[in-house]
Amino acid sequence: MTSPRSWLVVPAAGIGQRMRADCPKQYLTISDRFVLDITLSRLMSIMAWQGCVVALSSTDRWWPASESAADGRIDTCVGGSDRADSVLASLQYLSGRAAEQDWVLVHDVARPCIHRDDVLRLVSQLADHPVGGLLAAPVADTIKEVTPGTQQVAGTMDRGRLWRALTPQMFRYGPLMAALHRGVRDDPESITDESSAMERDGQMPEVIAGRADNIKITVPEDLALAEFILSRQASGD
Ligand SMILES: Nc1ccn([C@@H]2O[C@H](COP(=O)(O)OP(=O)(O)OP(=O)(O)O)[C@@H](O)[C@H]2O)c(=O)n1
Ligand SMILES: C[C@](O)(CO)[C@H](O)COP(=O)(O)O
Repeated sequence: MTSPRSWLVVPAAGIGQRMRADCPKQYLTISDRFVLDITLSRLMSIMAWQGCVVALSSTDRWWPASESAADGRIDTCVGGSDRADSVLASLQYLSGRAAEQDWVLVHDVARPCIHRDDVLRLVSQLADHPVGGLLAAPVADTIKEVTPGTQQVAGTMDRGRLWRALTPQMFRYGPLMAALHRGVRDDPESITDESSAMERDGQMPEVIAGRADNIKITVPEDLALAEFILSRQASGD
């Protein structure tokens, strides 16, 4: 079966505020490689993408020194002030090249532990899906609702209904661009991933169970955790 036309979008224009590092977290290093290069090299080795766009900050001064800058298959564009803006800018960059019904997979550059098996399963299980979907992991902890502005528990959520959204998230080019455009315009606070834009448009994306070690490097302790996960994966985990 020939794989459907699929484009790769990697939002990498964040500043990594929660990481409290002296550079954006995608340019922190693990085993002397930028997190960005670990993520991109993994993704580029999984399948033959129609194309790959990486959204960079307009103030990014690290990209030229990356391994990925030398990969002719990878294009870059200027991202926006929020993640959704950066993804939308990437889709707009593909205008004229991507067809309405082409698949687009969007993956956070801050998730370097992405496993090829998860991406291949996402693509194969959603290849004929009418909407698309996302990698996600069932919640393993009990989730408490807390009264805003306090430390008081307001209730316990039914975790049987809760999944942690991961990436890649996979939707068709035309519908995703339209949904993101409307979401960013009308309700930007609520659009924290591609699925939320599609849901806001009345669609019902599918969750595909993914590995719990597909972590997003967000706070300082995540870097060592990612290094450990990558080393375990390298020895066959
Ligand atoms: N304006 C933005 C903000 C985020 N991202 C990307 O979206 C992904 C997930 O975002 P997050 O983990 O929040 O990254 P940052 O925004 O950099 O982190 P922080 O919120 O701590 O500043 C990251 O790969 C980040 O580079 C982006 O492309 N453009
Ligand atoms: C897209 C995402 O990684 C799914 O969990 C998450 O929504 C990104 O959130 P962030 O605040 O932009 O890191």
